[in-house]
Order: sequence, then structure tokens, then C-alpha cells
Amino acid sequence: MAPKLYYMAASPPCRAVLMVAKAIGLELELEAVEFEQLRTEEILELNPQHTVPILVDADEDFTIWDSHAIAIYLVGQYASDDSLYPKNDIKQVAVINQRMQFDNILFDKCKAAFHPIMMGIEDVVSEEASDCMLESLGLLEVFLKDKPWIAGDVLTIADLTILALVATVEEVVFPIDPERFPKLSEWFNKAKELAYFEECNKEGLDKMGQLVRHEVPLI
Ligand SMILES: N[C@@H](CCC(=O)N[C@@H](CS)C(=O)NCC(=O)O)C(=O)O
Repeated sequence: MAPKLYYMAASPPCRAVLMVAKAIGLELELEAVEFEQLRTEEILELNPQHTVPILVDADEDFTIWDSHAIAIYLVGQYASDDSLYPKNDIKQVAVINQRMQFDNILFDKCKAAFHPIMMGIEDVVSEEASDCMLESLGLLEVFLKDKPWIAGDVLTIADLTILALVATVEEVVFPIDPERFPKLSEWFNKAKELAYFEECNKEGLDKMGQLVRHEVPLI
């Protein structure tokens, strides 16, 4: 039985997991959930933190949430090789984990920017929130200074988790300025060419754009 992913298309962490599954050629059973379902008994039983993505791998009697943890599990359990997360290379694992921890920080900054708009409290991303995002993008520029991918010489799950978020920033706030962020821009253009990028992100990016531009109500 295919592992089941509870997801929302608009959610960057969910899109990151979709990309990881595609990257390793794994078919998932997809269960789309709405925002207002997240605090139902069914979801809270799976994830008391009431967030998506959530992965239920019934064959393995295993449930896990958080996009980064799910990505590590899927690669370890189902990938034919471990290049996306080389678990025996402890230094590379440490760098990938550090980058994914940074992804959480960037996620919080994006949430601070988008949430007030999605909730109808503000109309546009505030200058302060925008500056915070720009500061984080600047750090990504530093990570990419001497290496082509976020955690080094090869594509890893850190690229895929950060990619889903950077694509969202580009869609709903501002384009990644190649003058200001040349390395990030180069990485982003290359990552968008991944065969599965469009398929995993298009619907969610469109939806996110509509949510932030008030074209559809959040709830
Ligand atoms: N660090 C988590 C973040 C997950 C997260 O916050 N997901 C949002 C959607 S983008 C969510 O489910 N929010 C609902 C809530 O917090 O109640 C991950 O990477 O999976």
C-alpha cells in the first residue's frame, strides 16, 4: 500500500514532500485536507501539532509529520540510493539538517508576512516582514557562495524543502532579484528546471497567490 500524505496544495512544506516523493520515484496516496479540518479528531490523532504535511505509512505502522522528518524517512525507506540524504556521511547530514533548520526559520518569516494578509488583518506584506524575508534570502545567497546546491555539490532534500518556500516568496511577494541575489537566482532558475517542479508546485503556487491576493477566502 502506498504511504498516504495528508496535504494542502498551497502549503510549501507539503509541496516539498511531493517533490521528494517524485525525486525518488515513489507513488503516494494523496489526501487533500482543508485548513478547517486540521483540528478535527482524525487529524489531531495523527498529529497533535495539527499541521500538514502528515505521512501515514500503514505497511510500516509508522506515522510522521514535519516536511523535513518526512523527507528523511522517505529517502531512507524508499529511495534506491541515498544521494538526497546520505545518512552515513555524518558531516553532510549535519549540513543538510542545518539548512533544513534554516528552512524552518524562513518559513516562520514567510508566515509572519503572509498570515496577516490571509486573515484579512493587513492588505499588503509589511515593510518589516519584507525586510526579514530579504535578510533570510541574503543568508541563502551566502550558503550558495561556493557551492551549486544548498548543502554542497549535489541536490539534497534541503534544496527541495527550501525550493518550495522560495518559489512561494517569488510567486506572492517579490521576484528573486538576480542583481541582489545572483547565486540564489542561479540556483532557483536551475531548481525550477527539475522535471517534477511544475507538477508539484503549480496548483499550490496559484492557490497561494490567490489567498494572499484575497481572490479566495482562506476558510
Ligand atoms: N515545520 C513544519 C511546518 C508545517 C506547517 O506549519 N504547516 C502549515 C501549513 S503551511 C499548517 O499546517 N498550519 C496549520 C496550523 O498550524 O494549525 C513542516 O515543515 O512540516
